[in-house]
Amino acid sequence: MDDLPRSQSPSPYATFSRKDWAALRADTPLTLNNADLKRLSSVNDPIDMDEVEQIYLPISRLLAFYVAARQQLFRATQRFLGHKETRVPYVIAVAGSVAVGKSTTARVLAALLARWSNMPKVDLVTTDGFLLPNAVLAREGLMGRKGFPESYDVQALLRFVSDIKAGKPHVTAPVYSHLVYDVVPGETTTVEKPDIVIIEGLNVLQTGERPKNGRVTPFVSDFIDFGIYLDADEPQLRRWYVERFMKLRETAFRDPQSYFRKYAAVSTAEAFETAETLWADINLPNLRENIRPTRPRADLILKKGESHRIDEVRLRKI
Ligand SMILES: Nc1ncnc2c1ncn2[C@@H]1O[C@H](COP(=O)(O)OP(=O)(O)O)[C@@H](O)[C@H]1O
Ligand SMILES: CC(C)(COP(=O)(O)O)[C@@H](O)C(=O)NCCC(=O)O
Repeated sequence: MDDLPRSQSPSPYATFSRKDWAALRADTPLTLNNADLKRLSSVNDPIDMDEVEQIYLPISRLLAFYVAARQQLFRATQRFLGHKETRVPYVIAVAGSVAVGKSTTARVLAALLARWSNMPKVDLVTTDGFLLPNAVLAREGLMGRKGFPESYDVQALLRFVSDIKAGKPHVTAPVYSHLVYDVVPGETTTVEKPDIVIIEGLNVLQTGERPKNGRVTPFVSDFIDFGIYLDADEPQLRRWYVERFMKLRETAFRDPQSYFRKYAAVSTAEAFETAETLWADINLPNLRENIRPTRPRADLILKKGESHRIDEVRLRKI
């Protein structure tokens, strides 16, 4: 049911097995070591050197071509308009379900791109900073809708990406804490003169409804140069979410500041049930209603198998 449609013809995507995709690495050098990988991977989202060499290095090579081509196109427009040559950051989006491993993918990509020979400045931002604070969500009855489109300050997120694309040198974003499960008051992160920005979150490829009054309103996805959708089947996602919740009980949830601290103390069965409920009541409906429908908008779809390994790659060709 949640599988990619295979009968659609002609498909806008070229599909690659892991082996065929791996061959497209060509001579791209490996610039990460095991210590880097350990630092870059998230809780319950293992990644090994094979994954970097066979999946991520071909992506890095592809992006090197795409970034150069986009810069050339931008320069052509500037020359045509008689404007002086400036550079605009290249924006990459990483979308996908809760617990699919977007953070690991985004961090590994950021590290690889930053080590290209021209040493681009790569910044990474997550969209959770644009969630409305819990006080607002609670007031509006939206605490059970965290991650749904209505739980974000979409206008602020839109301003953030459009400011980046407009070439503003310093652009700030609010910061979210998974530990306290809320936006951190007064804390911001700054994107400063980047060459490449990676924006990671559930909603980065979302559009929403165009207003019917004829006014043109842009969407976040209008500012994205390259969209990646990290995909996995629902049973896997559910398992990864619950496993991660149970692992966090042993670590982050023990912190007195943790929003979930009471689940470090309850029985395993009760914690398990809570994780299943959070998945079934919030994250699965959000995946079905708002996240997976954005998949056809991606330029690259990375499909994970049971062991978190990417088994199939689809690249938009038209
Ligand atoms: N309750 C939590 N406490 C601490 N860290 C968390 C919690 N939930 C998620 N995280 C971490 O937050 C990051 C984002 O998680 P998520 O939104 O599920 O996206 P993904 O798993 O696709 O990276 C991950 O690195 C994850 O390990
Ligand atoms: C914070 C999130 C909405 C993810 O936000 P994102 O960075 O993708 O914008 C998600 O991790 C989350 O906490 N969802 C709420 C339900 C739950 O507790 O799992």
